Amino acid sequence: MPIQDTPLLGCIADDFTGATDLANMLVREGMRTVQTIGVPDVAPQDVDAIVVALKSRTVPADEAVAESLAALRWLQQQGCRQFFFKYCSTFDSTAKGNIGPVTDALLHALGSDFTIACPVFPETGRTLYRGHLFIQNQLLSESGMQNHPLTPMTDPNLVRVLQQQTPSKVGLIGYPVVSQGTGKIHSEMAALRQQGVRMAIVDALENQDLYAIGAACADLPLVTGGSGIALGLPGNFVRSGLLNPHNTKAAELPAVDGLSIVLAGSASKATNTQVSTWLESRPGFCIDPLALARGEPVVAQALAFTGRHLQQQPVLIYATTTPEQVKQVQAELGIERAGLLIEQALADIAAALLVQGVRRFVIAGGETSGAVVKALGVHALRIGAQIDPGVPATASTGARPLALALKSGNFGSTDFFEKALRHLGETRL
Ligand SMILES: Nc1ncnc2c1ncn2[C@@H]1O[C@H](COP(=O)(O)OP(=O)(O)OP(=O)(O)O)[C@@H](O)[C@H]1O
Ligand SMILES: O=C(O)[C@@H](O)C(=O)CO
Repeated sequence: MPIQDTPLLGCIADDFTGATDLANMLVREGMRTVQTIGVPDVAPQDVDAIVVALKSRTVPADEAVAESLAALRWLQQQGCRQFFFKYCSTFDSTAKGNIGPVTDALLHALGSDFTIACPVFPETGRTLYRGHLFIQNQLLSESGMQNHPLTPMTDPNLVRVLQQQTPSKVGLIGYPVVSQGTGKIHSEMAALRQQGVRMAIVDALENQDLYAIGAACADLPLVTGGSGIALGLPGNFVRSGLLNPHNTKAAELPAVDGLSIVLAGSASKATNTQVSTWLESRPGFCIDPLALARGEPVVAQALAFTGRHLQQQPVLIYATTTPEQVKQVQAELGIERAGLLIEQALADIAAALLVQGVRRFVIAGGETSGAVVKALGVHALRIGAQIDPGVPATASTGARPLALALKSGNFGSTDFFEKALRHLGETRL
């Protein structure tokens, strides 16, 4: 079989945990995948897919567009044939929203006039019906996401949400079409295109729908969505003889020795439960954003705390708290300042702990992961086995790798932190 020596799929992810989630999915479907932190200096070798992780979900739209276009240009230079824009399975957007502007800019740069938008991820309970996004049994706007610190989602109708972010016409490929399979989805795409629709939200309930939609996207230069829709894309390359269907499913990761830490900057429902579960039996230090704002030495206090425990067992450092407390802090400090203060503190703590011999990091939250991974000087990640749906074990590339698990706020079982540390090779639990 003639196998390509340049990457096939070039992906741009709007946050770091989302990037790992996508890379995990591609590895599971047989694509050798590397995740880079921003546009790297050195191109990864021997890969089928590259995921460029940006931190562009909550920045102003023009910055998100510029960073995404730079990533696209670099991926084009690497020889990628199809491009994927990954955003959150809960369609996280600020009030102004970056999904529309980035999609428009990527379509324009690729000379294309149509793409789909499908955040569905059934394994984590995200389904879409008649344009409405459900999280498990609840509408998006009643799922807890209405309280997100940075991207509160108060409208479950994604046609409406996306239409507010773009001058392009947004349409819907509903479940009655999707359930009829690839051929019907393909002809509906053509019909919508004729009507001037540039972006179509696509309903889906199960993985089999995602495979059917993925197959219908074989000829689209750009596909957008959550990690779920990426399930159906590797098959197109296998069918066209470009991808070896027998690739190893997950990369072997190097063994990493050293101390372990858990850093949580996510305030999601799932992370709140995971933090409470950890604190029932293990040490944790709470970051108080108001103390940070007053200029108190919170980072030094956190490091003094870890210094007392880390040689015996892993420690959790967290800013995670209830939606009510987050709102109070934001009212006092402003949303952006509160987020940045915490992200910077967790990044400073991570950098100091690295010097002290910490080599395994479990990090909760996409924005938080972005800040921490940058502070650790990581340039690219190899993707290993899945810990929980959407979260693989990873290792940084380079001579002295770090073991990392980047957890999206809403993902992971209640005992995720311990489970992830074990996956990264921690034996003292
Ligand atoms: N106690 C708090 N008060 C105010 N802001 C907080 C608090 N705790 C966390 N935050 C901020 O909320 C934001 C959470 O975003 P982050 O992306 O890290 O988590 P998430 O949205 O749950 O995860 P994901 O993006 O992977 O779904 C961060 O900017 C963080 O600093
Ligand atoms: O799609 C998801 O839910 C995650 O990968 C994510 O992007 C969370 O930030």
